[in-house]
Amino acid sequence: MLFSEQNYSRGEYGGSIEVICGSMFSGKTEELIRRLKRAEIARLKVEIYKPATDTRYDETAVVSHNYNSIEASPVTHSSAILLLSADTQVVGIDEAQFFDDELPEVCNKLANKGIRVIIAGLDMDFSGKPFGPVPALMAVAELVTKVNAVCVRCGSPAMYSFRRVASDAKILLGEKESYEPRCRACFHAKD
Ligand SMILES: Nc1ncnc2c1ncn2[C@@H]1O[C@H](COP(=O)(O)OP(=O)(O)O)[C@@H](O)[C@H]1O
Ligand SMILES: Cc1cn([C@H]2C[C@H](O)[C@@H](COP(=O)(O)O)O2)c(=O)[nH]c1=O
Ligand SMILES: [Zn+2]
Repeated sequence: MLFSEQNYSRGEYGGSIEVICGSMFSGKTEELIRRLKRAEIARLKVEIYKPATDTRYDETAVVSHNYNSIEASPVTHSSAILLLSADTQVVGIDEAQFFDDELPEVCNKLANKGIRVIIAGLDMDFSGKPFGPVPALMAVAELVTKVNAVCVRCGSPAMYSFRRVASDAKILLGEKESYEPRCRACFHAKD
């Protein structure tokens, strides 16, 4: 059987975990917002969380690169999501790569209680290595959607986030001044 977002949005399986992953500018946040707004239209109780450290666009909203947005609560640790989501039916989480390693267990607990959990995050860091708890979340998810950006060098589908500035720090917040999406060949070209 093919498991799709439609099946989960109808709650056919009780609680579930959906992961939306990919490079920067690939449309992860847009897709997260699309699914969450549809849940709100269906009059489900929706709560959205983001790491308190990610203050790029707004402290209390998830905002996509094309300025679509939805209100969100900033949290400093994944355990706060469990406490805050008591009577919630759908939980959205953005920038999952910045959360602690307890996030997969927190999401499992939420899904086991019957909650639909939808998570967006970078699967790889600037060096092409797995990023934070996202790969572990992909392992425990019912549905993983990997989205691609457009490679800025050649126009092919892009799955890497190429860092344009000199820094080896794993965490470096930024936008187009610091990162560009690239395909495999252009990512390894390094120029
Ligand atoms: N190189 C690119 N490839 C695809 N989309 C891009 C690119 N540069 C800018 N964008 C914009 O970014 C939007 C996606 O933003 P967003 O959902 O915030 O992405 P993500 O959360 O994956 O970083 C696209 O709809 C498009 O308007
Ligand atoms: C690749 C990479 C990215 N980051 C930062 C840069 C941005 O602030 C976010 C990603 O935002 P988006 O919604 O996916 O566009 O993550 C980082 O800190 N380290 C990295 O390696
Ligand atoms: Zn390319």
